[in-house]
Amino acid sequence: QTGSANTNPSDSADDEYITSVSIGTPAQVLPLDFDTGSSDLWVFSSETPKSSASGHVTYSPSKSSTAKKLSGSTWSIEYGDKSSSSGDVYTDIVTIGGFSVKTQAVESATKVSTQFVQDTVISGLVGLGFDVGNQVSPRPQKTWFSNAASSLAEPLFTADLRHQETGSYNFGFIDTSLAKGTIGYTPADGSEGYWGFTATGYSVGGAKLNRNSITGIADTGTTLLLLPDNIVDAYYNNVESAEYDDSQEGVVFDCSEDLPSFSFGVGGQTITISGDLLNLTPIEEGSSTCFGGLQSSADIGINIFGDVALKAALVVFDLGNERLGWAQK
Ligand SMILES: O=C(CCCl)NNC1=[NH+]CCN1
Repeated sequence: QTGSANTNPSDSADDEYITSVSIGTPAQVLPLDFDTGSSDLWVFSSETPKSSASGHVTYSPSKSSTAKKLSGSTWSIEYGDKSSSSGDVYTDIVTIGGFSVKTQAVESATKVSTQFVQDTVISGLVGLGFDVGNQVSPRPQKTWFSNAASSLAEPLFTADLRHQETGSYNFGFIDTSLAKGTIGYTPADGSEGYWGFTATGYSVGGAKLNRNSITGIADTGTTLLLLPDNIVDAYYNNVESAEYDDSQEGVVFDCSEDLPSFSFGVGGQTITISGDLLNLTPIEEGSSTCFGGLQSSADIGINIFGDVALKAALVVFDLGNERLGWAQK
């Protein structure tokens, strides 16, 4: 068996990617953010304060004949960007891309931070990280993918995120036609719950890759490419108008500048992120100052290959072989 779901950028900055997920009987369809950087499936629900849920599609377990309360279970999560949510837990049927998991833990939010309240285009997250990262207490729950894996043709999924166009999450198979290059594989470290890996080197513009390795995570739930300051500086030294903007909390530059590409080595392949993909968006509607897709990871303490990097590749999250595959797109 397999599953295949389309995913769409939420806005003109590709801030996040929205995928439709069907929960319960009859189906309640919610727009969710698939997040390989976390391991909880949580939703805005009938239990979310009305003031917080305003503008969001919500899940009502009381309207689902297959919903069951997971009594005594609660959850609470904080993300790398300091957003957070918490609540209680149901189990229900969750269908993604035509593949159904019958008894999936659906974490219902009784509290959500302002970032989520304001982000009305999504109704929650589908964690696609390793089960060890699940935040349900007293008994941690499995992710949708973990529950599905044993029934899928292959215990893997792929992410094909695209700039301003429809991409896909495929479960149980690899559509190699989505990639231009060969898929290079490298070991994945799931011990922290993330899809951790090590890039073997990097380069700015078309230069030859150096041998400075970068250890980080492949994270569909983070917008940016977050790397160490020395790499960020080496990149923006090639961008004449680049400067750090305190109010934006990041490097900005003239939108008219042609940005150099950024490449990294992984699994014997070279992934090149075009300069265009590294110009994320004007800092404000109509501004001629643009915000960089590459920013510092210093404040977060972990390097994150977020959507800006993932957009350049077809990425294979191979649980069965505990490895990550990367192919140029
Ligand atoms: O939390 C992280 C980073 C882990 Cl180091 N990624 N996932 C996510 N989901 C919502 C915001 N960010």
